Amino acid sequence: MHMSNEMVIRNINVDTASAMVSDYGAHVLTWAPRGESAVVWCPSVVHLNEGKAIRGGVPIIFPWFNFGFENGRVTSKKPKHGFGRVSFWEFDERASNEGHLRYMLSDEAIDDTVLAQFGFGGIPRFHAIYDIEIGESLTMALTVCNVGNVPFAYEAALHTYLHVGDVDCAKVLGLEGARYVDTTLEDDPIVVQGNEAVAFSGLVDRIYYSTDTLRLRDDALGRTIVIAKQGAPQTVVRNPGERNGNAMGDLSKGEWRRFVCVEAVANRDGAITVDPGEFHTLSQTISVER
Ligand SMILES: O=P(O)(O)OC[C@H]1O[C@H](O)[C@H](O)[C@@H](O)[C@@H]1O
Repeated sequence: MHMSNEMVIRNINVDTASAMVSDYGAHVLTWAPRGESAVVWCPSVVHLNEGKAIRGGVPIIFPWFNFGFENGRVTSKKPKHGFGRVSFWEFDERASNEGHLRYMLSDEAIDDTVLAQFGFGGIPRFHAIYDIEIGESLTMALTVCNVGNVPFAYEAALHTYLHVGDVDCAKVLGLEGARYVDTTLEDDPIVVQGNEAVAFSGLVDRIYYSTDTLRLRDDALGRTIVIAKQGAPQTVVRNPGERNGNAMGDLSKGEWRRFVCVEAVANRDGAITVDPGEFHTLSQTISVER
């Protein structure tokens, strides 16, 4: 087992794909199947600072989403999006090979004051395993085991930044008729998607109740990214739009146009409860269709 507080970046090259993965956050930075430009997007400059989230790639959101949600309302847990993306995960050398990386994180690495923010009283004891399968498709799977003796609930997401040529020419198919929470509107109303694809003209930040496989059609790059998932009752679709995008730290001007986030999510009323001795896996698989 390799434990370290160093900023280690793993450069992966297999016959069918290339990728870069950071041990800090167990964070996939990029992934490209052979012959394609990057599908998992990261900015032109990647900032690595302990205690800060890495922008782009696939941040692991765990064990709460944004500032958390309890009893029907948003809470104020810290750090934002949980400690998963700002922790050094252990790289499991023995369980990994050329195209398969395994990382682990357990409650022992986290302060009890931080841990006390999730669970139903008492400190949750957990063991998280993150598997990354790099090839013609990319699969990321977050398994959380309850190794304590009280149940706990958690929120999680694989906050995937997908590369598009230009967000104006991108749309997400497969959510027609789905209900969603529009977090950009006052009081987060529930809205129903019409029969049209999701397009991006300004800030979009929505939690869709959908377990379906989605397609991100990109007319600028002439390709379709297929996003499938398991163990995640919701999908967040997001682009910050021009004003918020240009104000985002760690992004250069105009870079907000180059990605759409399609996230496999379990949050709010979709949070996961794990009983002692049980586990849950949330996973996402990405591939390209021409
Ligand atoms: O800027 P971050 O802390 O990475 O959060 C980025 C975003 O994550 C998710 O997509 C949420 O739905 C957004 O509300 C949030 O702004």
